[in-house]
This record gives sequence, structure tokens and C-alpha cells, in this order.
Amino acid sequence: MNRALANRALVPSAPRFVVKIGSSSLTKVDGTLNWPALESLSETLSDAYDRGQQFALISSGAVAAGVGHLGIATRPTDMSGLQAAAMVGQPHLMSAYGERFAQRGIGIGQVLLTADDVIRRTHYRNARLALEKLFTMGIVPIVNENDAVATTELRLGDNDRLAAIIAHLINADVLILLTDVDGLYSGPPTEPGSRPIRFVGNMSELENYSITGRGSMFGTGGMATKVTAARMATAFGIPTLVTSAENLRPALDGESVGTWFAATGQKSNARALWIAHAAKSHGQVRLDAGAVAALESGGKSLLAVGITDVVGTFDPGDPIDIIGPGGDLVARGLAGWDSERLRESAGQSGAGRPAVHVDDMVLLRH
Ligand SMILES: Nc1ncnc2c1ncn2[C@@H]1O[C@H](COP(=O)(O)OP(=O)(O)O)[C@@H](O)[C@H]1O
Ligand SMILES: N[C@@H](CCC(=O)OP(=O)(O)O)C(=O)O
Repeated sequence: MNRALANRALVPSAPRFVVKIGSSSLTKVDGTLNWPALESLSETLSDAYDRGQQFALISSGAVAAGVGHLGIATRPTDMSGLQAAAMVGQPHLMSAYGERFAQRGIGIGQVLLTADDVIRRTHYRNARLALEKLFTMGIVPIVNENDAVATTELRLGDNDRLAAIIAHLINADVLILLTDVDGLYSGPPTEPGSRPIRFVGNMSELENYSITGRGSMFGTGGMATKVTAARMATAFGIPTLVTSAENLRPALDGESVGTWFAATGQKSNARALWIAHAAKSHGQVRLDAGAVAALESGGKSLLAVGITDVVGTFDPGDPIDIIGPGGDLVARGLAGWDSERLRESAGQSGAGRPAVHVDDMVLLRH
């Protein structure tokens, strides 16, 4: 592994980074927005901007801002309540950022994305072009999920995975996830005996830790979604730092804070990350052990002869999960055939076109 990628010293000199601040850091105990936290974040990021670093800010906090403005007693838990609060809060959140950055002569642009925007390939490509345009204009993109139009079935919910997707989309050098704890612990930080983990060189090191999806009072997804985001980013060559919002300035000064997840894979095109993590799966093919071994040896397409079962209905080009005999997710890819034809040809040799072409497939177990 390239040592430079395993090094926190990368942060101050990263030409481009993604920073995500979670609801837990932007919400006060009464459920309303923590304005001083927002001010301090804007100040630190303005300094990075003045030093010539480019970044996209993924900011939660729309619901919290809405709770404050509506004067309701607690953060809603139902979908329509959350949507209403976000619709009220998002403009206030953006105007607060707008004001803070404007004081430093920096312009901002609002980017609201739904899960569908990252699932659909054309939307995904458009989002990349639009973000790139903002960077050329010197504008800071501030991204959130478009809570107003998200549906229960199609919702990212947490912003951690959105941050990993954006990091890849804009070819960031590092992903920084800010939360209310100073990094990853071996167990929930409130439990006695949990100790801080400073460095993760490989995701398999996390097997013995207790990383729960139970978050803070206002956060979504807990540490589990941060680890998922780190897995998504590092597998595609982007190292990830998880730390507290207070630690952003020290991190940008090159201090050794938080948990550093080293890049495990190579930088690759955004299409690969889209296939691996963003695209919604339309079905599954199950393989025999020989087919799994062939795929994992590298450079081989999936042929119908190694398929034992086809689940779901899909068309050529649709994203599908490629499952091993033990039920584990081996790869994801774009189907070469529709599900019906593939079902008829499963297990047979000489079927012509690959079931999934190697160029349309991303292996997930490395
Ligand atoms: N192993 C762990 N290490 C650190 N934090 C953990 C762990 N397991 C669960 N957590 C919880 O994850 C929470 C952060 O997640 P979340 O509330 O979703 O934050 P955010 O809103 O910043 O995304 C922490 O407050 C912590 O209680
Ligand atoms: N989109 C929502 C935030 C969702 C959420 O809480 O995510 P996270 O900050 O990852 O725990 C909002 O702006 O309030």
C-alpha cells in the first residue's frame, strides 16, 4: 500500500476533500439547530478555502433547523413530520451557511439529492457535471438529501453514505466524517471498556468490535453507517477520517486526531462505485463455487454455466447482485441478459454473451 494514503498528513495538503457534518453535531439537546457549531464549521472551512483547498460540504441539520423554527417540542419520528420539518429547516440552514461564508467572500450552492439521483446512472452523471461546474466557479457545494421528496422505500436516511458517494463523484482525496464522538471505538463509547481505535488498515480488523447502528439522540445510522461509508470510500482509493466536529481544525492542521481508515483499493472510475454501492439491485444470480473462484481470480466475465439460480426480474443493463453458494455477496454487476433468458440458460455452457461482462462487474470481497 502507498504509505502516503495511510497518513493523516494528507489532510492539510489534500487538493479536494469531502466533509460531512452529522445531525448529532448540529443539534442541541432540545432538538433545535446548534448555530455556534455551524459558525465554527464555516469558519474552519473558510480558512481551508483561503488556503486553496476545494471541498464539498455534506450537511445534515435541516430537520433540526425546522424543529426550531416551527417551535415543536421534539424532533418528529414519522416520515411526513420529518419531511415537513426539513422543508421548513433547509432554507434556514442554507441561509445560515450563506451568511457565514459570504462574510469571508465565499459563495455557496445548494445541492439536494435523492437516493434516486445516485441510483440512476444519468442523474448520477449529471450531478457530477454540475458539481464540477461549481468548483470551476469557486463556489462551495453544500449537499443534503432532498428529504422533501424522499420516500420511505427510497431514502438514504443517513448522510454518511451520501458523503462517500459524493467523495467518489468529485474524485476527492479524502473523506472526513464529523460526528459527536472523537472517532471509532471498540464498542459503544458509553460502555465501560470501549477503547478508541486510531487506525484501520483493513476492514477485516473491525470484526471483533461492536459497531452499532444506534446513534445519538438525533443522528441516523450511528457508527455503522460511518463504517459503511468508510468501506465504500477506502475500497475505491479514498482514505477516510472519522472524528468529532471540534476536531476538524486540528485535522486540517495535520494533527493526529480521530480514526483513520486507510485506502485499501485503487482509485477507479465513478461508474465502478456506482455499480458497487449506489445502484439499486434489480435481482440476484447465485453461483457455484467454481464460478466464484473464476471471478475472484480476476479479469473474467461471468458465464451462464456457473449460475445455479436467478432471482427477480431484470432487463439487460440492470444492476444485479452476484451471490456465492453460501449466500454471501461476491460482486455486483450489470446484467448482460434479461432474467428470463438467463433462467433458461443457467448451468448451460456455450451460451454466447457473458451473463455479466467483466467490465460491468465489481468484486466486493477483497
Ligand atoms: N463502536 C462505536 N464507536 C463510536 N461510536 C459508536 C459506536 N457504536 C455506536 N456509536 C454511536 O454512534 C453515534 C454517532 O452516530 P450518529 O448519531 O448517527 O451521528 P451523526 O448524526 O453524526 O451521523 C455516537 O454518538 C455513538 O454513540
Ligand atoms: N437529511 C437530514 C439528516 C439525516 C441524518 O440525520 O443523517 P446523519 O447526520 O448522518 O445522522 C437533515 O438534514 O436533517
